[in-house]
Amino acid sequence: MSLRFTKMHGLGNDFVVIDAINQKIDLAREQIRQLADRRFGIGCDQLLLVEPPREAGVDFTYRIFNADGGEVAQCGNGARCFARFVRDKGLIDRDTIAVATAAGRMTLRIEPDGQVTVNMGVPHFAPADVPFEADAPAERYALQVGDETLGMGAVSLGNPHAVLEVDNIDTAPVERLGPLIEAHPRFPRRVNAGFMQILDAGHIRLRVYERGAGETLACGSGACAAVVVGRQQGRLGDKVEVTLPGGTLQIQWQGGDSPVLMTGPATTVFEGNIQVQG
Ligand SMILES: N[C@@H](CCC[C@H](N)C(=O)O)C(=O)O
Repeated sequence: MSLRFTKMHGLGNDFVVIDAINQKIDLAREQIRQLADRRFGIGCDQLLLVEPPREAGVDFTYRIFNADGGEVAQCGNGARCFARFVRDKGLIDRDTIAVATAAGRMTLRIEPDGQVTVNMGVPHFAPADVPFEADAPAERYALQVGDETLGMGAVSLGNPHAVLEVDNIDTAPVERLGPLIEAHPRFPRRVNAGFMQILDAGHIRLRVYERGAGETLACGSGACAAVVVGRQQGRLGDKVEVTLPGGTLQIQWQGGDSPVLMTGPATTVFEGNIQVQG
């Protein structure tokens, strides 16, 4: 099968984006892994499918697959690329776009300067919503990893996040702890692990070890998760600049049941056709 694709990125978190409206697509898990492979395929952290709307009131269905082939419900950087893709390909002629995801509806807005603002919805802190095994909701949990006890916050932005505060992300043990937290038994659907360094109430630095993809250069939902956990703990304000290894995102959250807004760039790198095996 020959597949037309576009390679995009949001601050270095990279995507293979596929128009599944004008192409008939039915990819098996192994084929997604192959496309995501950086040596044997195109290479990406996530593969994104642009599908026709499955419900009334939205323009498209937005589906997301991690590099390990597993389908997930949320990807913030991918949402910005999705918006630019459908607009640049002429699949829509509006700058405000409504999409349905496995986590619910999202609104994407292309700003006059070309950046994209994504309404990431309301964060969910109840342990069952993350999901995370805990007796009661708390701002901080103690997570036992081997013989270490880690302090962390847990939240769902449509996907599960653990957020740990560290003194310095440059020296944080992301490669060692990331996989252990991702697969920790108290997170039954695994988790994305964020390592947050607070510079001041309006600026943090962040590295994220992503579920199903490993450490990425940026994670949009991870940036939102870090800000809402930090704000919930009284450490951050309503508007926070999040500096990730791949660049900076602007995150806004006014607390409570207000939605989280994320603004940042989306970039097209190249396009091509690939022969998919199997
Ligand atoms: N890179 C993403 C998150 C992608 C999904 C995540 N790895 C998961 O498994 O939940 C982002 O920008 O949000």
